[in-house]
Amino acid sequence: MKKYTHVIIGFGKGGKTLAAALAAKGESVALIEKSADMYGGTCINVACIPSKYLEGKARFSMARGGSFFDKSIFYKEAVEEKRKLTAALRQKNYDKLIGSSADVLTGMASFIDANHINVSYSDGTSEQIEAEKFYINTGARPFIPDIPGLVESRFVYTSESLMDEEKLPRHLVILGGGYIGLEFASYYINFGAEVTVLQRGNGFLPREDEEAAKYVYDSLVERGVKIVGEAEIEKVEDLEDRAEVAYRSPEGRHVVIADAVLVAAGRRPNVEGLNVEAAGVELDRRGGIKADAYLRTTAPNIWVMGDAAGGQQFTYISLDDSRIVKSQVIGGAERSTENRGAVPYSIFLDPPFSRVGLTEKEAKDKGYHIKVAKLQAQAVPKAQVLEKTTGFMKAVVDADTGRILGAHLFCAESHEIINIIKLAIDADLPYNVFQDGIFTHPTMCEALNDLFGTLR
Ligand SMILES: Cc1cc2nc3c(=O)[nH]c(=O)nc-3n(C[C@H](O)[C@H](O)[C@H](O)COP(=O)(O)OP(=O)(O)OC[C@H]3O[C@@H](n4cnc5c(N)ncnc54)[C@H](O)[C@@H]3O)c2cc1C
Ligand SMILES: NC(=O)c1ccc[n+]([C@@H]2O[C@H](COP(=O)([O-])OP(=O)(O)OC[C@H]3O[C@@H](n4cnc5c(N)ncnc54)[C@H](O)[C@@H]3O)[C@@H](O)[C@H]2O)c1
Repeated sequence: MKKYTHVIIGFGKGGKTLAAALAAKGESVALIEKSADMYGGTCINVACIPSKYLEGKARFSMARGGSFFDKSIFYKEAVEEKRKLTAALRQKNYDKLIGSSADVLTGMASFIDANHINVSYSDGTSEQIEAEKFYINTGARPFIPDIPGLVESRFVYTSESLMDEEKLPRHLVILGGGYIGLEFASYYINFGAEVTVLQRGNGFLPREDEEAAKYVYDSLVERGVKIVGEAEIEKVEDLEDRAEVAYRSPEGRHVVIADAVLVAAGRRPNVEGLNVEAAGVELDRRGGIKADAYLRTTAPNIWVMGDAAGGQQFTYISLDDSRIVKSQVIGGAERSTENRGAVPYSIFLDPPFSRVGLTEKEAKDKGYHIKVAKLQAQAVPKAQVLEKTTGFMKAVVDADTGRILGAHLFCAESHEIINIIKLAIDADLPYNVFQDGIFTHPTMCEALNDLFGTLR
């Protein structure tokens, strides 16, 4: 039986980073990945990188114009180029880990007990592996709601399969108005498809700042995306070359015809087949692996990182999780989910929406006495240069201390700017540092002078 000190299950961001760090320390480490098509994990193969590559291509397609036929050819080429990019990254990730002296085993891991796993290989063989410590980094998978006809339909896709479909759909119907739903709506409308988003429940981006969500909504609608709120999808039925999606909304019962239906109803921690119970690892009530602020599971020798932990699903959270675990097993500054600082995020629309910290309402509910700064994107010279004048910037400031409590940016380059505001929040800088700070020109960042300048 092979024996290691450390075994990492899953080639995600946290897993590969930790594996390389352990190997660099001369530790005996193996990483188990169930599929050779997933070396490097979800982000580089089927999520962030390919989707953001297509996002850029979609904007280019929009600017280029042409007939639907022209756009379809461009789309097919973009999908082919995207494949080359992900294949190159996959190889690079594999080579890097092998070069680090970690073993990579390509098989499906399943716990036997807290110190043993079984690894099943694609040729039908399997082996048992023993280790002192395990790290679960198995990611998440799409949640498919129980809607009649959804699983059976030939026209239903997940984000992964849609990004591999070479035929540009004339009409894309998206089930779910969260991150994936809205990002894909934005990409595919730019590629030239007609897009309908069917969103269950009341309210659009209900967790976001209300004013910011309204800007995002108006922009998507202005760009031609049809957004249906409070939609209950009843069934999906295949016609010869398209699908019929039946749903109910407050306006009544409707049927839409779709060339493709994207299911974007959330992603659930990937624990299926892992048999964590055998190792004494418990799940939380949402199906994620239960862990404390140090990412220790309920088994003392097993940690969890990334989407499998059931928290925020971002690549940089998985990376930060690896820092938390590393600080315990290798040493270094003590890190936990409680001292990682503010977590910013971006939804890559056109323009992108980015947020860090509290919304105006959250700040008020917490009892802060606040000041609110706002700036229209069209007032920013760089926005004029880029011809991206849609949107606005908003910041929520503690009026008593001058600390920045939150920022909500719906404008060009917001995915870059938000990281500077995160840094200021973590460093406890007062907002007037932005009022008078020097920024290069012309940039979207320099708008922070004017945004916070409105508070003078
Ligand atoms: C379309 C899309 C776009 C996204 N865009 C962004 C973005 O722009 N920015 C961002 O930060 N995040 C984005 N995300 C989220 C991000 O991709 C995830 O949060 C991140 O990839 C999770 O990484 P991870 O380390 O948890 O594991 P993953 O990268 O998911 O890796 C888990 C690995 O474990 C393997 N595995 C699973 N079970 C087993 C087993 N039993 N045995 C062996 N191997 C196993 C899987 O094959 C997989 O390779 C996006 C997600 C999607 C779907
Ligand atoms: N830019 C980024 O960082 C980025 C991009 C894409 C995805 N992600 C990550 O991937 C995760 C998954 O994304 P997602 O969009 O699938 O999940 P999500 O949780 O963001 O959104 C899912 C949406 O689907 C809706 N929904 C659920 N069931 C439905 C049904 N039956 N009918 C209609 N609507 C339904 C929910 O109300 C919700 O609004 C996100 O949580 C995010 O962390 C990140």
